[in-house]
Amino acid sequence: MAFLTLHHIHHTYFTKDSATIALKDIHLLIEEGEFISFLGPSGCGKTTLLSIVAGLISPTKGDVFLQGKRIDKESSSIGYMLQQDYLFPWKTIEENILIGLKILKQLNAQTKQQAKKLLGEMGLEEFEHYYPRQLSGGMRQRAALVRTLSTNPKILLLDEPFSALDFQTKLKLEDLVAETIKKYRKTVLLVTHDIGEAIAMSDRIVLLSPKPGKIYKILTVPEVLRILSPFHTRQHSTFSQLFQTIWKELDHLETNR
Ligand SMILES: Nc1ncnc2c1ncn2[C@@H]1O[C@H](COP(=O)(O)OP(=O)(O)OP(=O)(O)O)[C@@H](O)[C@H]1O
Repeated sequence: MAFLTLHHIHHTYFTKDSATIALKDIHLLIEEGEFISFLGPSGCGKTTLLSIVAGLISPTKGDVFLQGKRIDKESSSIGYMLQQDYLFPWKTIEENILIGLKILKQLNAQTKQQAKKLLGEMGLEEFEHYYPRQLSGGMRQRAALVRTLSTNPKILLLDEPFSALDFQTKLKLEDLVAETIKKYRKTVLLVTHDIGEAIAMSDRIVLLSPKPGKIYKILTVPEVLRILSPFHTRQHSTFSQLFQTIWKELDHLETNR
């Protein structure tokens, strides 16, 4: 049994006078600790798929199973992080990172200590009494990641979490996030438009074809890259070869849409 199963998922959005088929027969088995990226043209259903895994949308057909158990509503086993940090501006960083634990009624001395440890690992120890507006974009995303991780979810869903950051901050954050995810053995589903980021972070890359979103190809990132940090992966010759392969595939999908 796979850790996470996306079992023949279809999704259609119905409006008063139209129907948009967003996803068609997405079937994927994911192992614990795997890092999977989804790449594909705009509108191919990447966010819809993450929302289904998060239990925010019920698929028209198909199911998501986590360790054999069907997910049909929001679950504390799943943490969702978006492009925007969605920190509450009127709360301090400490208050923000403890919100998830409070909502889940899991806030106690031990969970608070763990959240603070994560804050330290993200280099934000000295900023716990600051407000989000006093932090840079990269620092806010790190705080948002601490908030997501502090409830100890089994799966992390990341929807373009670095896309609003400048390139240098993004590279630094990729390394930090990869290290943290490995340390805590999280299973990750990342949606991105950035081929380099997908290669640098993932074990497997799922290419989705557009309208309706279907699995077009699944590429396994070679071991020689997977053992490197994202930053060092980007310097390796195999990285550029894989980048070109994916670029051509996506170009083909765009021109044949
Ligand atoms: N709430 C909705 N109602 C109707 N159609 C929707 C809704 N949300 C998304 N869609 C449609 O479903 C399709 C998939 O959208 P989705 O946002 O999942 O794609 P995406 O791959 O994440 O796009 P992008 O890369 O641009 O963020 C698109 O055609 C979109 O217009």
